[in-house]
Amino acid sequence: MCSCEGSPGQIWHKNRKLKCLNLTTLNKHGKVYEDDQFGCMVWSHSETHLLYVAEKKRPKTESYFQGPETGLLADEEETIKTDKKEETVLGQQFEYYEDWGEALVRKSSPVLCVLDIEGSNITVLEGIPTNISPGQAFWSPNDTGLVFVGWWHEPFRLGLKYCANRRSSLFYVDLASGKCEQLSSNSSAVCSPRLSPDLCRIVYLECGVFGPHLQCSRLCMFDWYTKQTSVVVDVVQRAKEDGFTGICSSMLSPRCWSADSQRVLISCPQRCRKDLLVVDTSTGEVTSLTSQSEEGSWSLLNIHRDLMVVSCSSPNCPPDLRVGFLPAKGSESKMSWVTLEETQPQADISWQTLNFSPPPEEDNRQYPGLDFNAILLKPTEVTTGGKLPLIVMPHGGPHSVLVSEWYLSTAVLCKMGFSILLVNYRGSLGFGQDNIYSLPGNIGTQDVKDVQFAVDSVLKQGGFDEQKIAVVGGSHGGFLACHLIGQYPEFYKACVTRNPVTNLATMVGCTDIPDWCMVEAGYEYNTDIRLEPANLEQMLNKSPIKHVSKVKTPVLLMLGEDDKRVPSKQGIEYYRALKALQVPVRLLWYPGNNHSLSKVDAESDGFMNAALWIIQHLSL
Ligand SMILES: CC(=O)N[C@@H](C)C(=O)N[C@@H](C)C(=O)N[C@@H](C)C(=O)O
Repeated sequence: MCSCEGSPGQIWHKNRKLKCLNLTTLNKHGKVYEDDQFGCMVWSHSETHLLYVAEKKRPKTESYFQGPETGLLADEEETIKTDKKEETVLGQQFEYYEDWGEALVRKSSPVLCVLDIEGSNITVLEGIPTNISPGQAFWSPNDTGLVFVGWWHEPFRLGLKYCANRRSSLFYVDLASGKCEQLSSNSSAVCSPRLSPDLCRIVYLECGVFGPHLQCSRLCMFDWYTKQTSVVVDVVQRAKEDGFTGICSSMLSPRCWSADSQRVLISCPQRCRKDLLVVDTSTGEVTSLTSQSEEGSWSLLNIHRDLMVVSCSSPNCPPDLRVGFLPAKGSESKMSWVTLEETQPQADISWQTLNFSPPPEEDNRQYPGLDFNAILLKPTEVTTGGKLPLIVMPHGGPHSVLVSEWYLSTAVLCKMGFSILLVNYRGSLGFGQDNIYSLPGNIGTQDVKDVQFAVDSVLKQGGFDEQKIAVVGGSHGGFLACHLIGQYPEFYKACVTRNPVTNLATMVGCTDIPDWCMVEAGYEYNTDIRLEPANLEQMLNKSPIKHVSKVKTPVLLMLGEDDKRVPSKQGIEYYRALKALQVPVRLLWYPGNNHSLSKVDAESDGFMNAALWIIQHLSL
């Protein structure tokens, strides 16, 4: 079954098309959701019904000054007549419908929809609390109802993309009675519920509400028959003796259970690797299938009857596809893979992981003894005695992580002769919860100093041209790039930044994540908070704009016109400041692009201009 905006949904049986339905013209709901935040498309166990998520139908509206009906246009006469004249509401054409922000624009009120294949009719589920937005739904055992994640959207919606800390819970709605029951905590954030093959248990990820937007999660399990919930794997504050640093994946693979419904597979960042972990749901024991492998990053694509399909890669080797059977419990070390699609490591790129402990004076008093790391890529062919130019790349988030996987842009830059330093400063995912908690309130200092400490440490290795160093970053990575050129003027000879956070005090009022500005500046957030001048002053003081007067480094800015996360005015504010200071600055403006700048035009043009900007200003 497939259905895209406006195009018909088709139902096939093997190689025969059974039905073609245009879900939208049936006029029961708005656009079908195809995202991985709310979206789903799931057959009932009986394979007679299809569950999906769509935008709630909005009332037909007319202006108070609507003239008499001027007759329908020819094509409107074809409109399917509803069984009663559709209610028309006057004066609501300009009603504001808040949405779920970046990458979820115009998605406001999702509804659960069930298509009866035989009858070709659609039921929009009633009975779901009106203050909840449902998504990630699936059929309960025996198809008696639907299980879903519900996000509270009162008093207002905030950005949901990359924000696993939004208050949400697991719910069950019974199809016969329409009764809706809450299955998990009332005061946490949940996602990725996954039903076991024996239809007895549901695992899901759970973490705290507000606070860091991505963090260490608990793996919880709900027993369908006893209605009991257990914590299978709890939050890990500091790395355990075996190195396990906790589960900090923002979602579980669509299929993640072993055939015997005893174990769950999770692809999870562990420091700067992404490993395939097997969790025994009866003991909570966590075993890695891949930690001894050369490849730095593994992703579970699917598992069925213990046959796993995975993708794995390294910074110098593009992704390849592999299959393998999950070994019996206790024999995970005997894991063997068959490669379906061989890819070749790039012989002209070498990579290594570097671990750093901050100097004593930079230790975090509240969370002492934390370390961090970086991934260094270097061209293998260097002219004798030649010194390499270096591009420093801190990640965004700030609570995300750069794992040892294939990144096309960094591989190409390396092939062009650049060494690349990908920095996972304190506050990154995959190092335990304390590492994450160490950063909020310390942005603009701890993270900036960690990046500079990593750069200084690498330069001490020798072989790098200290006069040819550039910094590149997006979003919070752009925040760090702008801080670095302000706090270490003259050190970086070029800066490239994509949708950078430049001033938290002016961002907080126009971003879809105002809570992020508060939390990362060191404050608690709640929805009825009123900002005081002191709050704004602290946000300003932690922002790169505070240091702009010291900047000498030429800056290339790339901004997405439709960015709801870090509005483009942030980049323009920094651009104007540099223009006034007569610092060389160039701004690339990408219409139709949002925070990710990932459309082909922005990504391709952005890469070329970034590379040329660096070549020009490193005088290569
Ligand atoms: C962890 C994380 O991504 N936090 C989100 C609230 C977020 O969108 N942060 C942005 C400021 C950011 O830096 N995003 C990164 C992931 C990016 O590159 O877009």
